[in-house]
Amino acid sequence: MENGESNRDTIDTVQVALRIRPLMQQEIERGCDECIDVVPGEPQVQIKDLAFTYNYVFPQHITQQEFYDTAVKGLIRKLFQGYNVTILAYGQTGSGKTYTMGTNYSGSEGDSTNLGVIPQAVADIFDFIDVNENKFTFKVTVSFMELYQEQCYDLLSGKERGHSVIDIREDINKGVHLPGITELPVTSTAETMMVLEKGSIGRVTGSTAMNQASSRSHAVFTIMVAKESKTDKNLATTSKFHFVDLAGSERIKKTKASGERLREGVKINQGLLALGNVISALGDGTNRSFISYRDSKLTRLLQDSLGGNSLTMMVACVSPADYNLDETVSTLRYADRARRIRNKPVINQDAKAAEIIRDNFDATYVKKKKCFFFPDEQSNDL
Ligand SMILES: Nc1ncnc2c1ncn2[C@@H]1O[C@H](COP(=O)(O)OP(=O)(O)OP(=O)(O)O)[C@@H](O)[C@H]1O
Repeated sequence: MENGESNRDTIDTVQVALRIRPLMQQEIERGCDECIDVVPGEPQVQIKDLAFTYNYVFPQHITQQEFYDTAVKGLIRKLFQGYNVTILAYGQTGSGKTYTMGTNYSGSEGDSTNLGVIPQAVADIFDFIDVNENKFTFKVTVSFMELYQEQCYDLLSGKERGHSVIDIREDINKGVHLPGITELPVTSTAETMMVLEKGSIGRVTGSTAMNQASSRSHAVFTIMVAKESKTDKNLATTSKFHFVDLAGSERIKKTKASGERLREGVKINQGLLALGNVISALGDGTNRSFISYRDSKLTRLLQDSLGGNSLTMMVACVSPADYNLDETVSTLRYADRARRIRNKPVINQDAKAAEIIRDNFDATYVKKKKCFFFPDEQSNDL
């Protein structure tokens, strides 16, 4: 796999990992050739006469484990330092988003060597807690929502679908939030994965000509970690890890969608178009107050992750088949723009701790010549 610069140099930019999946049986039967080349030793790809460079490029043969270890594992420490973290999978329908994220996890698959990002991250989070439990008290809760046809649903509410609709709100203190969403406390990897599995069952999928089990909604699985020092109650952070599995962009002609599938496809494309416009504007450095986050629920939901205070990794998923060349180029362009977005990641100190920090803020700021909320990246401290 071809890796780019370290996280230290790019903490304020949205990082982009490109993942190319292998040719699928359907594509081989169709007589497709591969149309994308990885430049050896560089996080760069070439397609037609175009070249694109990202933070990471993962060719076809890369395993789930290698992908996770390289692009995601390091973010777990950031979560425990108090940063909000987002991983966002984007790409054409059938390009490998759900596979990469592991959103449709099913324990019954029993294949522990092929786990997606979520199951691996959850295991790392609880390993981290085990190692640090003597110094800190941890509280972990999870929520799981889907955005389907411009409506948000709480996948863990236990209520009938019609009664699980929730709203998106924003305010200065809480940022983007979903009042009333179910937040379940969890204490182990197994328990968390059970919650993910249960929630996934309620998610809308449907069969199209491009993907037998196509996600027809955008899904966000969130793990919230509250951490408090056992020796100093004022040292406390609360942070969130959002795992976002977007529905795939699709050409209606190719998916052969009609009826309900068609209506879904149109809504999916509208949300993604709004997201594309926001990414473009942010990537071009447009004044933040002119960014049209309000154009769709998807962009409102992702406001903190794109152009906000989160550490964000966008995973652009593509098919290597020449049959999908246009869609692949469009994903590569999208990802190229995303890489230019600058966020302002902050550590989410709890109120009391923040007060103390504020009292010492001026002195600390002057001494360190940088903002207090950007700790020394070399430090291993939590
Ligand atoms: N890296 C990979 N290695 C092996 N198989 C893969 C890989 N990526 C995806 N696949 C397979 O390709 C198919 C489509 O993948 P997946 O369902 O993840 O696509 P998707 O982008 O989530 O699609 P949609 O947007 O329609 O939900 C699945 O059968 C999946 O198992």
